[in-house]
Amino acid sequence: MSDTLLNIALLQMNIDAGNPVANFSKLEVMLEQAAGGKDKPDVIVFPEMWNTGYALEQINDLADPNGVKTHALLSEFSRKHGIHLVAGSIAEKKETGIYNTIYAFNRSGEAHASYSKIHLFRLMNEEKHLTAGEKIGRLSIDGMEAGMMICYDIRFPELSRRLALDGAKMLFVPAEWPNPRLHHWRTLLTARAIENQMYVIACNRVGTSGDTTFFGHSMVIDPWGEIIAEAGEEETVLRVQIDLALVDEVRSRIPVFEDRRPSLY
Ligand SMILES: NC(=O)CCC(=O)C(=O)O
Repeated sequence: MSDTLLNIALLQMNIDAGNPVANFSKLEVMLEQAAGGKDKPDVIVFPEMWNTGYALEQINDLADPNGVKTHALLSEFSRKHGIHLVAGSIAEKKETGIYNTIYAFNRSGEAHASYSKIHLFRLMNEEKHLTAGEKIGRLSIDGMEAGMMICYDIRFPELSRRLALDGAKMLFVPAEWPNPRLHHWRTLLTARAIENQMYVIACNRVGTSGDTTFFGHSMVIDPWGEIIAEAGEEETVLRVQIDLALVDEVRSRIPVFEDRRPSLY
């Protein structure tokens, strides 16, 4: 297999808000399902806050202290199967607050990168219960540079542009993005892919939480802006192969990064 190809699996899962025990069990089942089959993934991606959902009123009791439980499961899984994990995000309790954090595990089981959501989403009261991260999220997957953003972050084009300027060729986006904003979800993700000429790999949840329904539609968009894989509204493992060589090809066809005039704007 060419060294620019990556098989990606996205776990579009239903999340039981406020029930980490059920969510850990569900995740384990879906991980085994994703790792099996003939197209073994190089990278598995999960949705946002998959351990607790948006049970924010109880988040102080539910968040994983220092991510210890999450690390125990995912470090062992990634090492055993030799698969990278962009482990969605979890609610994580630290001394300084509760964060919405992605941990990325490499094929040896090391948590080699992390990112805590920097834009908290007021419409879902995140800012009342969570602490915002202060750093942007970069990682490297088998020598290929990538960026991490979480859900609401896709409304801030400066962030993905910064990651692209720093070398990212793919962007991972765990999310809990609800109805009625499917149009925003698809348009913003596609825009981030086209303007930065990068792959966008976005994993949303399905199911309901109180009055809120989550539509799924996890998707992978290529650097030309084509949606090359898209899930429906059911729980599923979405699989796709991407070729990072396409990023360089698109960037040389329309040399946006050479033509930009940052001194003027
Ligand atoms: N979990 C989130 O950040 C949701 C963001 C969202 O729904 C939006 O419209 O933005």
